[in-house]
Amino acid sequence: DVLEGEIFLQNLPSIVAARVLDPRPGEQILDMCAAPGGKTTAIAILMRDKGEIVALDRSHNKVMGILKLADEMGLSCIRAYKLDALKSVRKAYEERNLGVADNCSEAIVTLAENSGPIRSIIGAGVTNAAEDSSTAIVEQTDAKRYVSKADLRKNLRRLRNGTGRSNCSGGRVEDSKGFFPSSFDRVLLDAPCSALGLRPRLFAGEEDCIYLGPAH
Ligand SMILES: C[S@@+](CC[C@H](N)C(=O)[O-])C[C@H]1O[C@@H](n2cnc3c(N)ncnc32)[C@H](O)[C@@H]1O
Repeated sequence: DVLEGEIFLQNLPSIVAARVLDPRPGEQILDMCAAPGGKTTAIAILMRDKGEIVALDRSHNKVMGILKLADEMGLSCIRAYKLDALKSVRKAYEERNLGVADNCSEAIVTLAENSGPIRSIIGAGVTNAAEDSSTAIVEQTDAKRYVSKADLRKNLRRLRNGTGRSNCSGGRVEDSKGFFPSSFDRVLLDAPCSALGLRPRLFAGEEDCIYLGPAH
């Protein structure tokens, strides 16, 4: 898609949608169904790569694709997460002291990046970590943060068994747990429709010309 890092073919709808959204440099933008990233990157260009675009998709590989595309295009304001858009709004009863950047499951990142003993951020259920046979050291660094027991078990498994499916295509994507209301200046929802959609064709093929041509 990217020609020598200089030219990127974009669909007209991506450009128009980004223009209509009218993002400003420095803003926080949420792109809820973002892959393959046509509109995300169009938005990033309009923002002159300043601010933050959170790009969501429910498919791990597609999130990888968004990150790769952003990298190829030299856009650093795009952060892509795996999340079902239907779960993108956090429940009101969850904690409210996290910024946008903290809305993602940091414990997984911490563990994946940490080659030493497990260090996890947890507020409750500390004793459950000890039940696991591995040499877990659980730090209670911030009592207000909470990692569920399920997440903790998953992280322990990952450490024992390797990173598994989420790293199968050579990269790690971060999951997100959703975002609190009013976290973003603008939101784009490019919801999937029938899955039968086609790239708008700017040039008709020969067959179409014959079909559309004057009746003989
Ligand atoms: C029409 S495409 C988006 C095109 C994209 N906005 C662009 O301009 O390149 C729809 C995308 O939504 C994703 N998707 C479908 N259901 C989703 C959901 N519940 N949550 C997040 N992403 C979803 C699909 O994986 C697909 O990549």
